[in-house]
Amino acid sequence: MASPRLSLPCLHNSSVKRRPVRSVDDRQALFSRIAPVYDNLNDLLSLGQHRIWKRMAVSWSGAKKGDSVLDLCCGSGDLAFLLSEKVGTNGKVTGLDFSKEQLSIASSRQYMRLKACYKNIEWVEGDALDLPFSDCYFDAITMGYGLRNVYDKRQAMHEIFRVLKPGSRASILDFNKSTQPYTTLFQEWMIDNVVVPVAMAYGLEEEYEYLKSSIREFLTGEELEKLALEAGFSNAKHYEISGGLMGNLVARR
Ligand SMILES: C/C(=C\Cc1cc(O)c2ccccc2c1O)CCC[C@H](C)CCC[C@H](C)CCCC(C)C
Ligand SMILES: C[S@@+](CC[C@H](N)C(=O)[O-])C[C@H]1O[C@@H](n2cnc3c(N)ncnc32)[C@H](O)[C@@H]1O
Repeated sequence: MASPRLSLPCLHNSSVKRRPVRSVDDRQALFSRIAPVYDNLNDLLSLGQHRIWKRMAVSWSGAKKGDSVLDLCCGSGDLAFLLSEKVGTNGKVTGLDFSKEQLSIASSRQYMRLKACYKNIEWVEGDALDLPFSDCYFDAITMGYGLRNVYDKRQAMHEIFRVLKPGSRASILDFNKSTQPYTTLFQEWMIDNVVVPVAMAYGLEEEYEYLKSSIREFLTGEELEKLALEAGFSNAKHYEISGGLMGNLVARR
């Protein structure tokens, strides 16, 4: 399906510098603005590879038939749909996000798809930093490209730990903040010279420029493992994928 060409007014004026995407409201607004083209641009810009990375994240979560699982920062629902197929009609998937627009896309995709299991998905508007769920509630949790975007990563990790059942796993997929200079160089070159120019066609260059700064401000794999252990997880392992461009943290409570 061709991505909708947005007729956004060109707000980008070189003399007008937008403030960086810093506040929670800024981030919420950013993901709501990109919601209409988010899925199509991910497919285009990763040459469809992101679907493989998401399948790996769901597999690492250990979700199985009949489980009750959470997709945190679910966005348009890619991982929630994969979890739905894993847990089946007797299982339950909760997709949580703070962007109404992203959840609206997820909900419409749910009704456009005919798989019976997708009826097991519930979409919840909420904050990853203050989850509306009881302690030890979920059998598995996924978080795809969310941790890098939350304002307080330590608080998010604590909430993930709190609502996960003992012995269960959290699988957290995101860009990798590489310690290899050439990997960082390639990652940033791709963002500057491919990702942002393509996003410019939709008037979203500033939104996609945010990717670079958000990766620079993210945690390395080793730091993510430490964050998980400090939150109380019994073990944590960060796997680099796609040549170190992406990474997936697997933490067991
Ligand atoms: C699914 C992907 C990114 C999701 C995503 C996460 C964010 O935090 C964003 C913030 C602001 C705007 C958009 C996003 C966003 O889309 C990963 C794939 C899509 C990427 C946009 C493309 C990244 C390209 C790689 C740096 C190089 C890929 C090389 C090769 C084709 C595998
Ligand atoms: C890059 S998207 C990832 C969407 C989806 N998980 C995927 O893999 O495509 C990041 C999502 O995190 C959401 N988000 C960011 N901070 C959040 C928070 N504090 N609470 C809930 N959702 C949040 C955004 O609204 C956005 O939908």
